[in-house]
Amino acid sequence: MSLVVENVSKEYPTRGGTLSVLRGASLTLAPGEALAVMGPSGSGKSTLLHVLGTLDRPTGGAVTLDGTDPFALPEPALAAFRNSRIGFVFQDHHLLPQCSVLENVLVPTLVNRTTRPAETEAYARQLLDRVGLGGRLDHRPAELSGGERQRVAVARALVLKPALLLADEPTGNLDRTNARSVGELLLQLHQQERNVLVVVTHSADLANLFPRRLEMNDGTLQPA
Ligand SMILES: Nc1ncnc2c1ncn2[C@@H]1O[C@H](COP(=O)(O)OP(=O)(O)OP(=O)(O)O)[C@@H](O)[C@H]1O
Repeated sequence: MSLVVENVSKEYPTRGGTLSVLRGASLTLAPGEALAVMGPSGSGKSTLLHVLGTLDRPTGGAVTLDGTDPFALPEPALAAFRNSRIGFVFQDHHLLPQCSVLENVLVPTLVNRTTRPAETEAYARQLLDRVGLGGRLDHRPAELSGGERQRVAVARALVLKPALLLADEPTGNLDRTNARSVGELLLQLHQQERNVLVVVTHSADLANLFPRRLEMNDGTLQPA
């Protein structure tokens, strides 16, 4: 997927007026690129990621994913586009505690009904192998370590083979060793799957693993 963000602004209404979070952010990503966006807390990193993920509409400017404006789609088509083309990893893994590791990875397929459930399940098992959890398919999230839970969340984000993978502080809850290994895993899977990967983080350790880095600065994106 190619991704073009042109002069995007995002304002939130506040009691006293408006809060301008994005103020003309621009960015171009070619298919197969990986990017880390850095910046301090409150600088608008998550807001940017929500706009890229079509979860939040920009107030101004344009977002183009594979040549089309997703926000021009009617809501059901936008939701279908998001579910089939975009994967998300958040700081908190958001795994379902009552479901097994394998069932958690298959959750996105409940919404986006696959025509080949057996193949999808085989792919989910393969992904869990690749994240090092092939032997833990029947375990519940509570039986896993923090790093292992985040690996499950990464496999879940990839199960529908998204063209765009977005990760918001994916290592924020992990110790340094686990953070590095989850960061390396994201990049390794990105290279194997040839998706576009955008990570937002305030961790220089994570950002430094990436070939391209930008900094959120006063609502715009600058070279880091
Ligand atoms: N829905 C909302 N309504 C009002 N203000 C919001 C909303 N979402 C975010 N903000 C504000 O926008 C600013 C940017 O928030 P955002 O979460 O994008 O920053 P961030 O760089 O991701 O921060 P952190 O690293 O702490 O997660 C903050 O001041 C936040 O309070």
